Amino acid sequence: MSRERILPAFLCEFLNPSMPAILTLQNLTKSYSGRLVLSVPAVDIAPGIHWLKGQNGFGKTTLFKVIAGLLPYAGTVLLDGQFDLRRHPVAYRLRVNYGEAEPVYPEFLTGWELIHWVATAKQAPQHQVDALIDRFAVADFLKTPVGTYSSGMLKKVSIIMAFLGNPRLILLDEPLITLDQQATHLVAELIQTGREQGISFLLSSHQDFSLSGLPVESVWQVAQQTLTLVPHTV
Ligand SMILES: Nc1ncnc2c1ncn2[C@@H]1O[C@H](COP(=O)(O)OP(=O)(O)OP(=O)(O)O)[C@@H](O)[C@H]1O
Repeated sequence: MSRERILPAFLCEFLNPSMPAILTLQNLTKSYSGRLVLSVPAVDIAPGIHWLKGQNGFGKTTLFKVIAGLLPYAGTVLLDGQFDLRRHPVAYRLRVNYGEAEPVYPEFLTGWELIHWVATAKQAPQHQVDALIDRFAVADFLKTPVGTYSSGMLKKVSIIMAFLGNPRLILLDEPLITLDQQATHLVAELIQTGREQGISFLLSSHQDFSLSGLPVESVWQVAQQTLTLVPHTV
């Protein structure tokens, strides 16, 4: 029996140092109208749960959007040592999901339409969609247009969409803001379970993630237009 069959994925990764970084950034730069916002010479992020910190306006959301494949950039973004965002755009995007901090969607679409559209793009099976809708108990309001949703309702829809399909990496920008306590616990549970199944997470938060109880493996900081690993004692 293979090691993967008897050990959780995250333990296999830990025991196998030859396993590639989940995410590699090389000579990555991002500018807006000629103004440099990010310049990351070379970074390898190991599989795991990682906390991304940074002061307002330092570039966390920009970095997430670049890694999610939503913004043009210069340089290399590589998933699992094999899926290059530029050279394998579909394979890469099937494996990297993104939940925005304050999601904005076309107001006339229903939550149901949005979720099913993302589920189709991410090749998510119906039972996965149903299970997430059920866990967040959102079925009732999904039939109405998102323009009528509260910020917490919108956030739940965006978190559901971020877990659809078979991602290797999920980027969650401020995943805990605007959610009620029950939903906050559920998100932490989904992250923990996802990690045990081999999904890695990059979580941005201005709150201290060490208080969430999640096994955060490293802390990264966006500052001075770059990304660095910072000392961390969780
Ligand atoms: N579409 C855009 N056009 C021009 N400049 C932008 C754009 N989006 C972001 N910026 C600028 O890029 C910089 C980084 O912004 P970003 O939203 O990535 O920061 P952040 O770290 O996520 O901030 P916060 O913690 O407030 O969410 C800021 O100076 C911002 O003004």
